[in-house]
Amino acid sequence: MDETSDFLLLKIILVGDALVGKTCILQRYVDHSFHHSYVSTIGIDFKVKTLHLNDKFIKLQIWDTAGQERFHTISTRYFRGAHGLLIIYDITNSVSFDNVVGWMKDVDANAGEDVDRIILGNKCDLEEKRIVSKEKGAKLAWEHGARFFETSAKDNVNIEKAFLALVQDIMNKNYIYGQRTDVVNLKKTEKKKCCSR
Ligand SMILES: Nc1nc2c(ncn2[C@@H]2O[C@H](COP(=O)(O)OP(=O)(O)OP(=O)(O)O)[C@@H](O)[C@H]2O)c(=O)[nH]1
Repeated sequence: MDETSDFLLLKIILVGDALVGKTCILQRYVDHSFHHSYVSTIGIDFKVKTLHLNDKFIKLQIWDTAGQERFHTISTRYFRGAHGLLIIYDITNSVSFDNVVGWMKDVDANAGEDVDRIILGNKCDLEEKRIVSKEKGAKLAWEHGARFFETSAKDNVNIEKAFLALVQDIMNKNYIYGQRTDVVNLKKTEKKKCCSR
């Protein structure tokens, strides 16, 4: 990184019902791995990934929320201050798809109606068990003004693409003609800290 490049921090949240694959999507994206075993997320967890995009270093702080109902209050509390969210359902589970609308409302209420969001229909490798059609997923996303991808954390389908699209949407919204309007600039924050000593 040189003196002229920006270093930005973006907060991204993964939401959706239990078992849809939030943790696996995060592990695929950050650690390039996949686990068949299921360990339910307790409360909340996060990982960090750094991208270099259009001369900017972007540190993604990606929060993996717990889908289980008993953690709902904790999960939604973390939505505040998010720059973008991935709302995930499982294409083999119609209830997880029906619940996307509820998650959207939670996002509106806790992160704001303007926050960028993308809907993901995960487990698209399980075509033989598919219950939710791709068209249904795309229609729902269109109705909510969100982008849509079908993904597979297992086979690494569209995972990078989905995160990149979300980051680009956030950057397009927050950078107007190259000016930062909302995202946290780490370089500036760090400078401030050093001068106040
Ligand atoms: N076939 C297939 N299985 C997947 C995929 N993604 C996740 N799984 C499996 O689905 C199960 C649940 O995955 P998790 O990532 O733990 O689900 P989660 O949404 O984080 O669940 P909670 O932590 O309870 O909210 C695990 O057994 C995974 O191996 C996928 O793309 N394809």
